[in-house]
Amino acid sequence: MDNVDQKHMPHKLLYEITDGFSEKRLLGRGAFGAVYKGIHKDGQEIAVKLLHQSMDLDGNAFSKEFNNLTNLDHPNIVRLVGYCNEEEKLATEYDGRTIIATKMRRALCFEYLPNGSLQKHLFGDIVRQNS
Ligand SMILES: Nc1ncnc2c1ncn2[C@@H]1O[C@H](COP(=O)(O)OP(=O)(O)OP(=O)(O)O)[C@@H](O)[C@H]1O
Repeated sequence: MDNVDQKHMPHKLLYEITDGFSEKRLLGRGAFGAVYKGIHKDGQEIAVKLLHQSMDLDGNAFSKEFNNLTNLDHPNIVRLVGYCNEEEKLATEYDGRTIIATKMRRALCFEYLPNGSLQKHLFGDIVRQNS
């Protein structure tokens, strides 16, 4: 599979195109995080899966997972178009002291599938026949 389309998408960009991960852009929630509709300046739509902060996944595990997804190529599997894997150091209060915490900014970006095509993607063109 040609991976030329998959690219790093900065958290700042994802924040902008999802209207700050707003509720009105929320497409749904899954086990790994919430999925938002992102709209690029040129009108292109994508689905941004913002991974849970608490996910016990180090940078290497994330890259491995990303590579696994990248190598999938099947008509019934939604295409991965980008990812975000950033760390932000923040000063925060903990137990009465100021500590430096690392906030993970991780997301997977998929082609956006409107409801109808999501159904079709998952189940194909099944025509139910009454006998
Ligand atoms: N590519 C997409 N285009 C449009 N909507 C999507 C897309 N991917 C996910 N969604 C929406 O977001 C919801 C959550 O998706 P997500 O993949 O996170 O969880 P899931 O399908 O319930 O599986 P799991 O919890 O195992 O990850 C879906 O039910 C769907 O409504």
